[in-house]
Amino acid sequence: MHPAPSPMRRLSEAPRLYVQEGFASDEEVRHVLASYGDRDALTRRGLPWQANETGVSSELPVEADPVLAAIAARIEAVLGFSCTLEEPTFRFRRYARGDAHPPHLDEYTIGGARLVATAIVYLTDAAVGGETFFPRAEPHPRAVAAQKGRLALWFNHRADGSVDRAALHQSNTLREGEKATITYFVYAPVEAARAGVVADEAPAREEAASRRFVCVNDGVPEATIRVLREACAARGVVYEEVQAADFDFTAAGPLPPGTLLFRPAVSTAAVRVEQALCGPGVVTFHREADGVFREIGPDCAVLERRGISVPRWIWGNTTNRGILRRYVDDLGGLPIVMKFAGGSGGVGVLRIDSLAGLFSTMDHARASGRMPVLSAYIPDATHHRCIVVGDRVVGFWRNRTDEDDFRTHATDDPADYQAPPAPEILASAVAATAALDVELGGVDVLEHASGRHYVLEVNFPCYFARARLVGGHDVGGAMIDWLVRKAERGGGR
Ligand SMILES: O=C(O)CCC(=O)C(=O)O
Ligand SMILES: [Fe+2]
Repeated sequence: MHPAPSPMRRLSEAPRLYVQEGFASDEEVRHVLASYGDRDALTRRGLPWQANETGVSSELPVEADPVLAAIAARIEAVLGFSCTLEEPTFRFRRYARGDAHPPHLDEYTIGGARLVATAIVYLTDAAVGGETFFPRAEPHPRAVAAQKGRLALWFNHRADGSVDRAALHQSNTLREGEKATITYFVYAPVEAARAGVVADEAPAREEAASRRFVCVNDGVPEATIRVLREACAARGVVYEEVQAADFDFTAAGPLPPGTLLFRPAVSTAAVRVEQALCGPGVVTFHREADGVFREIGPDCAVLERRGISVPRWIWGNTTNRGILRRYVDDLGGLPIVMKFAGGSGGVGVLRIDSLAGLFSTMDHARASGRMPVLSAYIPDATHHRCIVVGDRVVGFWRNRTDEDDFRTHATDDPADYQAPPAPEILASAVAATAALDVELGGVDVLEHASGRHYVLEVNFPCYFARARLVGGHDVGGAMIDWLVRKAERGGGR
């Protein structure tokens, strides 16, 4: 017997897209995989197959196999019409890691019959990637993950017979796990598109009504994603992820107004995707509506102009030794710090202890076309990292130094996450974030033994997960709450 599958759910208004869990039983899936699941099995059955970047595929005649015939009959029963081809087939497909299927419409005609509906039955679980993705779905893009036994079913035509452009779809790149499918292409006279599928409409409406948080990912640490997902789940916010490497710029426009958008990834690809997704009313951590297009800085210059305490600094623009000597005097003497833009985790921050070191390093910087910032070295300082969301510091920790290095790093010792920095440091961190026109910042502050403090930089985006995972500070919750409140105020503009 076939166990009762879960209700059919409608996922989008356009295309008419439905999903049902447990549509194929474990036994059916086992049978299909054993009979046709790879090249060897297909070859044994005398079935021709092809292999390319969309995986290994083969046409499986439906009538020859009672299991396939039963699955096809159930799909036709859901649709209320049958495939009118003389010899209907399932298309088997197995994607290898790295395989994808580019965006397309299933728009075909055979004889007089149109490809009215497509039904995919997933035979395996894809752990990461491999979703069937509908970038033009309305009211918002939808992704169906490959999960064993699941059915995805959609109409390629509208009820009036016209081709539904919202049915554009692709397979996202399979990154981890397995993706094997059988797809039933249901050809019929175009009038069949009038058919209605009986589905539980409620979940799609509820989801459409709830707030969406779209996260642009490109190799972001798993911990960051976990913290964001957890915060969304706790607030009933729908978490969605866009992989920059799978993004198709022909298919996507800005997100609908009121959508929350955040890009924890720092790659250029992720920046461009965020720009494409941002539009009127989309809510981000930028104070300005077009903030995603701006790059300002360097931090020391902007912060200094706003009256925020920064270490004394000057541009490393020259190899002229006379000028460089004056720079060193101006910075209070050796050692000094040389900082190149773009690094993270302390990479690109150099301590210069001698004029010989300065001259030789500057010759190299100039020849490489780089212009570092030179700044005063603050000895015996405590390095604080403050995570600012909006007008508050919501997470903090103290960095430590290792022997034989001057740079600092975070630790996994909860003690470093307990005592908040002094109130004036918290105030500087908030002011520094605001000065850079963002509402999220990982602010580095040095506190000298004298009590004076200096803001080094504001990282945006920044790594914040450890404040949650080691320190227990609910940084993710503060981030989502901030964006939701901003959306409610109509703050995305
Ligand atoms: O494998 C998928 O998710 C989509 C496949 C597809 O669109 C097709 O075979 O036409
Ligand atoms: Fe397709």
